[in-house]
Amino acid sequence: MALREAERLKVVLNHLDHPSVNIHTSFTSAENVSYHHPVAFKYTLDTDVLSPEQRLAYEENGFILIKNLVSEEDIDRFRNEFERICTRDVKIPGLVIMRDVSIAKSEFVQGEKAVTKLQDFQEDPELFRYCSLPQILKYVECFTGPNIMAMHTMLINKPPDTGKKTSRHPLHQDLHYFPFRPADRIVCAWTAMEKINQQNGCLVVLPGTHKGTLKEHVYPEWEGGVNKMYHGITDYNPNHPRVHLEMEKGDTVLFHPLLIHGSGMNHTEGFRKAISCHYASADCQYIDVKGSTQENISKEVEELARKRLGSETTLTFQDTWVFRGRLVQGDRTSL
Ligand SMILES: CCCCCCCCCC(=O)SCCNC(=O)CCNC(=O)[C@H](O)C(C)(C)COP(=O)(O)OP(=O)(O)OC[C@H]1O[C@@H](n2cnc3c(N)ncnc32)[C@H](O)[C@@H]1OP(=O)(O)O
Ligand SMILES: Nc1ncnc2c1ncn2[C@@H]1O[C@H](COP(=O)(O)OP(=O)(O)OP(=O)(O)O)[C@@H](O)[C@H]1O
Ligand SMILES: O=C(O)CCC(=O)C(=O)O
Ligand SMILES: [Fe+2]
Ligand SMILES: [Mg+2]
Repeated sequence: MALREAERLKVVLNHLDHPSVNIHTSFTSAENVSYHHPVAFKYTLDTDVLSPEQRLAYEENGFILIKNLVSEEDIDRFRNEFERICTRDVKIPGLVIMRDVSIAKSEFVQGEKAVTKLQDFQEDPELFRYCSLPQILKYVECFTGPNIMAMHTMLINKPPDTGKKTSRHPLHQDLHYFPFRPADRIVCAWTAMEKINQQNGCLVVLPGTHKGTLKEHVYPEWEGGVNKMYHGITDYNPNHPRVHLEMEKGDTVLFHPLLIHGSGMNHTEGFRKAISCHYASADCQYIDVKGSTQENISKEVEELARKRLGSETTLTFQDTWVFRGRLVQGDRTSL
């Protein structure tokens, strides 16, 4: 999609107006871009929300980090609700409470300390507020367009590593889990609920890998065990630059579903918390994953559905997403 001449000029002029705009974690600065050729934007849409620098950075790197996007007050409310769920004060339909594989069989670990991840909190009004925050949707629209579905929700509570390295999340692409396209109209918002650094297992990204294709994902061969459905990519370039995304409470990263990322071990005593939502354009279409690299995850999800709902269930991988998805802006046109 080539930018029209006027748009291109706007980009250049905007840049000249703000030559010293400093974007955190930008690997492509506007200075490196030649304006003598039309700039083709593939991963972002025309809105007035992203600065030219932010837009170019997402195009080049597959992610942008927005400082201080979610208020301390909101994060504290999400944290309180998380505690209520862990102590079983509230029961939310559809919500999955996942324990770390290395403590899953322990009878001694209770409450919040046993929980590594909440998944599918779309029926919890308090946590789901995160997905509807206007300041997040404003950015999300730059990638999805105006019809926005919240497809997948998580609150990650990365536990102190037990010594088995199971607190790691292997390098992966989130698109592996999604039977809908186009990928460029999907985006993840991931917000730090506290200071997150390499010590407590921050996100690690391989900038630019969103330009590649979906890779094969399998369980990594890790001695200490791997959490359920934590598939990883084996075939990535080990020399590709890795960026550790250190973030403050409230900082939010928006990233493309093909961006290769993971998170390291939590070396601290605290439970490192983040909240996230994967959004997609409601205009996306479901695809058949049969015969593709996604067949393994689709079978695993369908098997889990049968375990939960009974062996006669005919729920497909796609169906599970139809049930999870919630409209947060515009019209539910397709998904
Ligand atoms: C559709 C996926 C959507 C993801 C899309 C976005 C990208 C996100 C990338 C990811 O996060 S991928 C990881 C997503 N993970 C999941 O969706 C897993 C969801 N978790 C579950 O379904 C349950 O927590 C689980 C089946 C693992 C445990 O269920 P239960 O609550 O029934 O636990 P229970 O204590 O009864 O244990 C049942 C068995 O599971 C084992 N188990 C428990 N927690 C485990 C764990 N974390 N990993 C592996 N196995 C686990 C447990 O040891 C036991 O084994 P045995 O049958 O041998 O006794
Ligand atoms: N040996 C490994 N094989 C495959 N993936 C790994 C391996 N070690 C780390 N990773 C993955 O690489 C990413 C970055 O990990 P990172 O180096 O930040 O942490 P770590 O290796 O777990 O711990 P440390 O903080 O000690 O380096 C994570 O997604 C992690 O799961
Ligand atoms: O470690 C995290 O917080 C993020 C893990 C992740 O990438 C995911 O669940 O898809
Ligand atoms: Fe992920
Ligand atoms: Mg390491």
